[in-house]
Amino acid sequence: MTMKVGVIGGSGYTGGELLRLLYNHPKVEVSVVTSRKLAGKDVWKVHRHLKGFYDLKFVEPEMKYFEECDVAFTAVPHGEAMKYVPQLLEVGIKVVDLSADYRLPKDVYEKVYGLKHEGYVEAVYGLTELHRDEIAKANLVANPGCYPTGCILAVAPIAKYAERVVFDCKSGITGAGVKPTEFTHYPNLHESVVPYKVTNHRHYYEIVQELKPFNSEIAVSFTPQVFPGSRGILTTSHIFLKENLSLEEIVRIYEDFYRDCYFVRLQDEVRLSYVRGSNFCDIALFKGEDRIVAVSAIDNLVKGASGQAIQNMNVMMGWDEKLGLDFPPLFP
Ligand SMILES: NC(=O)C1=CN([C@@H]2O[C@H](COP(=O)(O)OP(=O)(O)OC[C@H]3O[C@@H](n4cnc5c(N)ncnc54)[C@H](OP(=O)(O)O)[C@@H]3O)[C@@H](O)[C@H]2O)C=CC1
Ligand SMILES: CC(=O)N[C@@H](CCC(=O)OP(=O)(O)O)C(=O)O
Repeated sequence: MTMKVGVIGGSGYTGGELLRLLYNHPKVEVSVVTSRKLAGKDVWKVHRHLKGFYDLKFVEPEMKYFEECDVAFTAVPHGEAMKYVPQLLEVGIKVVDLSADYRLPKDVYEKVYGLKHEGYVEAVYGLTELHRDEIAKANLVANPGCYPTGCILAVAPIAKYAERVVFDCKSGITGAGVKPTEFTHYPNLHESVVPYKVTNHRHYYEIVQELKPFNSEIAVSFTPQVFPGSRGILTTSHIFLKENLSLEEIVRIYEDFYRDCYFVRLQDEVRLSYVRGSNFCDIALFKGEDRIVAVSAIDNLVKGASGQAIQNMNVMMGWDEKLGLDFPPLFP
């Protein structure tokens, strides 16, 4: 039987990516896609790469359209998702929220985001590799941020042996969303790499939240940067260990940790171009005199957002988590 899926925020980057990926999903059909600005217009007119694949028109984000759905994705900015998620849950459908609204406890969220949370309900943090069993029972999954996905996966296996970890991340510009800003303006980014929120990015709290259960003492530093490309996040994690472990021991720890994790690949060499368009997170491990370096690569729109959201939906529905996502990356 085919399940019906709705997308709130279908005109943005992650909404478009959900549509691209869900087209080939064997168990679902997208039946509702919302846009306030474009209600009544053909979906393919915004997502031109999807011409011929969808015969849907955008509708307003109203609950009546979701009554026939089994699952909804909310792909809207933080502070906006909370206006829809409680209503969708009330309609009786499962929800994967791609925004930051349900990733942190209410008090931490309100402090970090400077917003009052108007629709708080508990959710499971949707880093699939870490929380698969809880996700399988959840009605609401808070899909992780793009940076946290690359950071946490790179360090979780070894976190309990670490004293301190320093994350240096470089993101493609689609991470900033579809709306042009001075930050994303071509001449401001072209031929450059731009650090921002160098010591105070909101994703720090998600990363710490997920690493602390492995090691309550771990010290974390995180700096985001953007590079002038569309997709991808490369994370260089400098891991300072409490004890000396050989590279062979470290590799074995990672292999054991990710034994049943199809979308995490250990590689000798990592590049954004080896994961582009795919749901893989590649990780390479190096040992230096003073530290371990784990380099991870994801596509921010896939494993960092829409792909992981689909992986989570698959787990919530009791399906094989690879459904709709089992294809090779686009190279070069
Ligand atoms: N881009 C990325 O790499 C990642 C993004 N995320 C998160 O996923 C969410 C979506 O991101 P992204 O697709 O990049 O964002 P975009 O800005 O590209 O798109 C967001 C869409 O949400 C819709 N929207 C905005 N406000 C509202 C509202 N109040 N009610 C209903 N719809 C609204 C807009 O459509 P319209 O105005 O037409 O209604 C817009 O197209 C965000 O929370 C983002 O932080 C998470 C991980 C990675
Ligand atoms: C390049 C860029 O601007 N990236 C975004 C993060 C994208 C993301 O994951 O955002 P959410 O936590 O809102 O889901 C940022 O730094 O805010």
